Amino acid sequence: MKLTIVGPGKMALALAKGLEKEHELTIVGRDGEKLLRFTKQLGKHAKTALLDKYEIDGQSVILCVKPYALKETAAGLKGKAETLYSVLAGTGIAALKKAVKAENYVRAMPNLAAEFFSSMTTLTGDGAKKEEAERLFTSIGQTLWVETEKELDIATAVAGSGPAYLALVAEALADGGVKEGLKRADAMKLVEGLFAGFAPLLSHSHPALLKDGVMSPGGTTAAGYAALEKNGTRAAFIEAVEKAYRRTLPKA
Ligand SMILES: NC(=O)C1=CN([C@@H]2O[C@H](COP(=O)(O)OP(=O)(O)OC[C@H]3O[C@@H](n4cnc5c(N)ncnc54)[C@H](OP(=O)(O)O)[C@@H]3O)[C@@H](O)[C@H]2O)C=CC1
Ligand SMILES: O=C(O)[C@@H]1CCC=N1
Repeated sequence: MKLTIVGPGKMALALAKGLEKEHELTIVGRDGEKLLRFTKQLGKHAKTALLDKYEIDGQSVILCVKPYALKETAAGLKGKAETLYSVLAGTGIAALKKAVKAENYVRAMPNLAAEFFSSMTTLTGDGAKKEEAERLFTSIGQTLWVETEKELDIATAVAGSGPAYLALVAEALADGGVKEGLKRADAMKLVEGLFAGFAPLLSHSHPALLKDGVMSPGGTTAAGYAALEKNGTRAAFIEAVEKAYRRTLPKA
């Protein structure tokens, strides 16, 4: 299938690497040198084109520019796409429709792990393109199709922004280790191993049961866990999701 990716940034590169084997890619951007640097990072040859009345008629287009650049980017596209895929955070289908003409619209919300083909990507939009969307975005990890844009916006707050929240947890745990006397490199190694081992645990058990399984009566985990609860860690994460979700909503 022929695919056009607009905006040669980080997310576009992850997608292009995931998609290049099975698709014929054209990368579209506003800077010719950046486009060349971008395609050099791909294994296979990809075409490039400047964002200047670029013809999208009948094409499948994945929009990967920053949300604030939607209007300016749309001005460089001409015609009516078959499907417009958009990874723009907090940018609803109504706004996409105003900017770019297409038969079908699908929003996708990947995350930074796309770089290692381990994204958790949420999808929503025209049901006719559900299977195609799942196929395309499975090339960078797992997908979840949801029925509403509201759910996708909440998913943005959980899994799109999530790597930043987990990075905070990782850094804080390492800082705790260093504070008590571990070498920084050793603390980082421990945290990295901890996160790697946690993924399979989580896919086999509920978090509450995992916690119960670790916590011995009067033990170290109970002492540490109580400190997290006392300091409002749970409430802080819930509020982080709320604030991030609210940021996706149109300004009143
Ligand atoms: N990074 C992440 O973790 C996630 C990002 N997203 C979404 O992905 C999208 C891209 O983010 P990301 O790849 O991280 O960002 P990058 O900054 O790496 O890439 C953004 C791209 O947009 C292009 N761009 C910016 N302004 C304009 C403009 N006015 N006209 C044309 N092109 C423009 C840039 O072009 P140029 O190189 O010429 O500046 C660049 O190629 C965003 O909409 C974001 O919401 C979604 C989920 C997670
Ligand atoms: O912070 C942002 O707006 C984007 C959306 C998800 C991850 N990064």
